[in-house]
Amino acid sequence: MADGLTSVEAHLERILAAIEPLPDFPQPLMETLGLAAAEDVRSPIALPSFDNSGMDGYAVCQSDVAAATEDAPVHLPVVGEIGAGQAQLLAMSPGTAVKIMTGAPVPQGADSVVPYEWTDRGVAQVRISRAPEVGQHVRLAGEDVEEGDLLVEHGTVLGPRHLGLLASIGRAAIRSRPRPRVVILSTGSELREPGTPLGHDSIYDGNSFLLAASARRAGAIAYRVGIVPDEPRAFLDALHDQLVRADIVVTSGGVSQGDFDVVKEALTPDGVWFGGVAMQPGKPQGFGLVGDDRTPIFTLPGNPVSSYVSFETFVLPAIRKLMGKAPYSRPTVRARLTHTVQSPAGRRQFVRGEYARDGGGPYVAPVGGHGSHLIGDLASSNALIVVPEDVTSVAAGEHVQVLCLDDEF
Ligand SMILES: Nc1nc2c(c(=O)[nH]1)N[C@H]1C(S)=C(S)[C@@H](COP(=O)(O)OP(=O)(O)OC[C@H]3O[C@@H](n4cnc5c(N)ncnc54)[C@H](O)[C@@H]3O)O[C@H]1N2
Ligand code: MOO
Repeated sequence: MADGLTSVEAHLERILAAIEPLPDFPQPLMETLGLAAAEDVRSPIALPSFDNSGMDGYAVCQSDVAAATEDAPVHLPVVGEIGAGQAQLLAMSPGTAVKIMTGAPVPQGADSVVPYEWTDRGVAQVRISRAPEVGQHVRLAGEDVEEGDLLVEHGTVLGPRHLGLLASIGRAAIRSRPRPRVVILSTGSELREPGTPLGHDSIYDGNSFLLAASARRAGAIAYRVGIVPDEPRAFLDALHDQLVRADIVVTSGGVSQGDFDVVKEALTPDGVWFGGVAMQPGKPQGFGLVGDDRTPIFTLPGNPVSSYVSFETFVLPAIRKLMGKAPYSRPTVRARLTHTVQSPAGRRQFVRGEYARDGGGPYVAPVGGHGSHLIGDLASSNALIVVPEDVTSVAAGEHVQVLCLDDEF
């Protein structure tokens, strides 16, 4: 690429080549919400698993009550009662009725259920003034799920409906990959913890919250470590203390050309790659493997918008690969651009935007300026407009690719 920059694709490929999905194991259902299934699940049972009543009423043999009307009701002796979960009565004779509750097994000999509303709710004898169709209000075994049906495919991202179904077929656990543990370190002697006083030359550490929240939103467990000063020894100590609980490490700051670029200084001897990627914001990047376990580390630039865009572009796909969630990168959607945007040649630009729909379909409006310190504008955005490397200007009214930042995928 121009200026010795690495392309976004090449940097992402380098990263993904170094990341392997975490090993899967059976996890309790409620732990797996938002995780990808790491097995095909076939149903060991049918659903419903037995013929059961869809109404509170009376199980009958339809031919006994076929003639029942308001003016010529049919009377039947009530020979028993079946509640849900109580199935002592397994069979009944023609010419009788059995009280039955919703969900209770329909006894042999009955083929339909008369709802209470069509009866006098009699106890010893019931007066039936309307006839059901044959089979009416009986929910047949297997009409929903048959034994052996493939219910959840490997790779499916598990949501509430999948978990409900898995529990309904008796599964207490499903194989999935654990949530990756992401350790986040902010570097910068100018940084202060929110809630503490600010000096005239200091700023609050917004990035570790931005990145930790992004990691958690991506499904990871985020450990936000405190601020690390611009001192290589202190940085390496903090990093090595954290490696024991990290599947990946993400740092912010200290990777450009400054005199105190601590991350670059500390990690270059370990073989971590540092260089420029052809994007804006987010040009200065670093990636490598550190410690005895060769833990992947992402060293993101310190400007807040640069950090965030770098996370979206490189860390999010890595987290998703660890979790076995495809696609790794957020898909783009097309939208009409409301105002012209300019972009530098040779760099993929990510412009903050507000994505919405009107009568003309989806549109996206650029938000604020290009400055990578503008976190206020970032928070007002819900999208990034992607301007390709070879495009320097996109006119209002043209269609662009957009990343919708709050969409699940
Ligand atoms: N001579 C050059 N200077 C810079 C270049 C360059 O190519 N040549 N690149 C610029 C670009 S682009 C970026 S992006 C930044 C990246 O700088 P660093 O990663 O080294 O980050 P810092 O210098 O530590 O900080 C940059 C900026 O961000 C603020 N910051 C840092 N950490 C946080 C945090 N946790 N929360 C909120 N804000 C943070 C920091 O105060 C600085 O204002 O370098 C350019 N310079
Ligand atoms: O790349 Mo920096 O991230 O443009 O501000």
